[in-house]
Amino acid sequence: RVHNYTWDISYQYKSPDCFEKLAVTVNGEAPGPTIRATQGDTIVVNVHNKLETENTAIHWHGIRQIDTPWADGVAGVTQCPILPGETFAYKFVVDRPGTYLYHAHYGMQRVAGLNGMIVVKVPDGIVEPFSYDEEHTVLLGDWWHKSVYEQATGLTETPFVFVTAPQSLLINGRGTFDCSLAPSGTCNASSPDCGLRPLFTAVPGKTYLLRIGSLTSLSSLSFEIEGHSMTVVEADGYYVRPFVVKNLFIYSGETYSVLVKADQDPRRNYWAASHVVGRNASQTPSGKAIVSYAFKGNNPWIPPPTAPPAGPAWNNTVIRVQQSRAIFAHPRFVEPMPAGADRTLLLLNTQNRIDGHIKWTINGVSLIFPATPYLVAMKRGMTTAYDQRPPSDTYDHMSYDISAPAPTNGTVRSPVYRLALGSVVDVVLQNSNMLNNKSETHPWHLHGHDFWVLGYGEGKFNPAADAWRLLNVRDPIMKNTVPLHNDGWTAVRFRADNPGVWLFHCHIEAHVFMGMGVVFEEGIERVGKLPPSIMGCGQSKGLH
Ligand SMILES: O=C1O[C@H]([C@@H](O)CO)C(O)=C1O
Repeated sequence: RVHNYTWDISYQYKSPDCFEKLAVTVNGEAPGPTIRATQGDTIVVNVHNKLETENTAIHWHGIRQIDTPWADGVAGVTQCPILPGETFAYKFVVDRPGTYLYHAHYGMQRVAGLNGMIVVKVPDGIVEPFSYDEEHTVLLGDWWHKSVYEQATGLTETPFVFVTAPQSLLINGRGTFDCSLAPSGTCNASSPDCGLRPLFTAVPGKTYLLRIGSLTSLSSLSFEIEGHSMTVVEADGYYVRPFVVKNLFIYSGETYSVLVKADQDPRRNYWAASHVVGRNASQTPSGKAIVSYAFKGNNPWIPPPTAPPAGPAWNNTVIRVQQSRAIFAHPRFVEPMPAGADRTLLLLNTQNRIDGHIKWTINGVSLIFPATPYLVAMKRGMTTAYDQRPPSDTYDHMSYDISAPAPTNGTVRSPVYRLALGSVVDVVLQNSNMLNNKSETHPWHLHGHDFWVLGYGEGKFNPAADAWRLLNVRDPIMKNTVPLHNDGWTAVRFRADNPGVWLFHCHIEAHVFMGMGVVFEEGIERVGKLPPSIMGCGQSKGLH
């Protein structure tokens, strides 16, 4: 089946947390509509850029884009930006069931609101390893009152101004900001866009599947439903060995499906809440919604009689790492993993000061997207369109002190890791202290592939020592986004089997904007004829 969508992308005044500001919308909505399809279906989205003064590009997060690498939607990597007034057609197959996301991938535009969910069902007759009565989507976000322009300018100007804590957390696009804190005339507590609303209606005794996704721009979150436990059954489109949590820790770019049973006192409602974790949570009020019980005499819109849950301590890393380590493949759905790797990349994440600017570097390189998209440049052999010097596979891992900020030796470049088609690649992401001597969580997202999550460790990864033996090679979960926890490392393995050029990056919008990503290429010669619609910028002007 082919699903056709026509999307007008435009700025509109919105008040998602009662404070009015411009948001990038899809057909007037932020978040945009949920794309619903069945495994194997084709999605066609005709995107009209009606932003008037701003380019756009849309990434289909978690969709591998097999045979359609030009539809990945990353401006500077897989296409030229879509100019105002232009229309671009994305066409791709959703080849795996599961919960996925979409969002802007141009500059820091995601901060302004262009995001939504993709739900891919299993075909009829295929039985999932769990059952439920009804399903609902829960899209989590964070929201600032400053515009994306002010945020981006702060990151590039001197002195550097970080985006700092969001003003609110959104659940399905709605938040609750205290209007008395906003300048008069900017905040309307009775705006229909904002405020508390039922997340879903629970019929006593029924089981609900919540497809939860996070597209925060900065925040790591804890999500919970007061009084109810959640059984995690899916992560990034893969079935997990079910495990029960009170709080689900979820990082930007991840999705989880959880089962919730309506087994509590039905004469009242309960809180659904999200909380910032990993960064100081005190400046950001919790995201809140109502889980309403359908019961005679119970008003579904009445806030619960209890105080909203406080959430876990934001600085408790141990419980977050524990939850990451509790995620395994479902025993009947273990994806066989190659026993070893052909190549190992040890990628050191550091904050550097380069030419007076604060940047993120990976093995000393801060990524800047070239004017000509890598995909076009590499397919057409344009050797001056990107940096031909490959970045390093490793760093001085024996002597490097991860608790000290990096020396100032980074460079801003546009290079690429060229991977042999079909080869198996291990990547160990190593965290280190920022210039302010603190380390923080980075969710890393890989385009075009899913990876096996081999494990998480504390401190410095030592490839010479036991670290490899401690990794899970028996039943690792596959994912497309994984947290690199503060003061630690994360190891993943993937097969470079998807011809194209693919971004691998921190999913914090400010961080990728500051250079925190790398580019992988494999099998460029096997990529089919590029659609002319992705060209027209940089050295691809006039090409077809
Ligand atoms: O990239 C970042 O910059 C700031 C800080 O390190 C410098 O102000 C911060 O908290 C980040 O995550």
